[in-house]
Amino acid sequence: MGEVLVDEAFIQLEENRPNLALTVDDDELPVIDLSNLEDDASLASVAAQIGHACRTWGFFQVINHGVADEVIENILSEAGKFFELPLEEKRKIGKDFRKRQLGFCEPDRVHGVRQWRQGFDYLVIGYDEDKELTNQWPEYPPELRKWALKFSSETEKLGMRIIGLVSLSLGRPASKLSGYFKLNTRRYTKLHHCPPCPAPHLALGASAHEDEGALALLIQDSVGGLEIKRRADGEWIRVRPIPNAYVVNVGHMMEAWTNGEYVSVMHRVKLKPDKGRLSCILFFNPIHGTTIEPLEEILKGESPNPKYKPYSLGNYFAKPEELVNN
Ligand SMILES: O=C(O)CCC(=O)C(=O)O
Ligand SMILES: [Fe+2]
Repeated sequence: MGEVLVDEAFIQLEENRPNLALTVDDDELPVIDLSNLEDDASLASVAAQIGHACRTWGFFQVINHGVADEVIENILSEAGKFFELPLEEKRKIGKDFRKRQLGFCEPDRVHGVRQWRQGFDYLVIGYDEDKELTNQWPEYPPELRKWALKFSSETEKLGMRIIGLVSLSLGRPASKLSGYFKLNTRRYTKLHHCPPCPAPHLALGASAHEDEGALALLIQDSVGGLEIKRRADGEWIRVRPIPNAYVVNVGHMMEAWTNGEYVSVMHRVKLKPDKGRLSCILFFNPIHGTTIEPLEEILKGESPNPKYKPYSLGNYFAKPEELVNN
């Protein structure tokens, strides 16, 4: 028996463990510049880039996206201060679905394997707060709340712009898809911290998974670790950290809307022995209860047979017991 490096609950099945010796760079993963959307020609060009990225990669990065650097820098630094607190402090605001409270999350399980990460979950709550779930904020750092809410509201607005561009990329008006979304709803944001890991060859900060929603928008610090499974050859590709850029990815809902034209792609988070990593993720999902099915206009086009049955996430937050981590 070798030395026990991490609790066995964190150890991935052999076939899911990362090959640390192999890091393939993402030279072709699209980085899309949103600075010029003034005229129709620029809009069409950016929309085409987004369409290509969603079809080929299911992932892209955006730069010059309009969210102020200060917002990104502050949420990362406030999140960093929070995760550095002793565990007992963080547990004071532990997430507890039985009490309908969000907050600090212990390492969760995906398919039975614990993720080498801690989290902090909160909702973007606007005018329609209905007390089904409550945010909890720590006393320290005192500015976490301010920057977290600012980050989410700015990221939502960016999500709305990107969803409009996705709609244009499908040859539809921007409002076709953006009409399914609303700002200031009970939308989830997660802050994630993967501590340095003594066994990065055995554990992962996030097991390989696809996202269920429409789009996820995330920022990551300079440490890196996010990888996506390239469709072309199944190789794991590094998503290079670009300062203040957002990583955007297609989830199952978008895949269903486009009848599989835009793809939701596997991704995971690799760990480092000497460095912790931070990321902040907003799940940009439509209004609760929206029925998701291939868009009529898509079915009129080249792929007339629906590959996805209509479904709805329903009122996701109405049954918190169903969300309790296993
Ligand atoms: O932390 C990250 O960079 C990715 C996390 C993720 O993929 C998720 O929460 O769905
Ligand atoms: Fe994900």
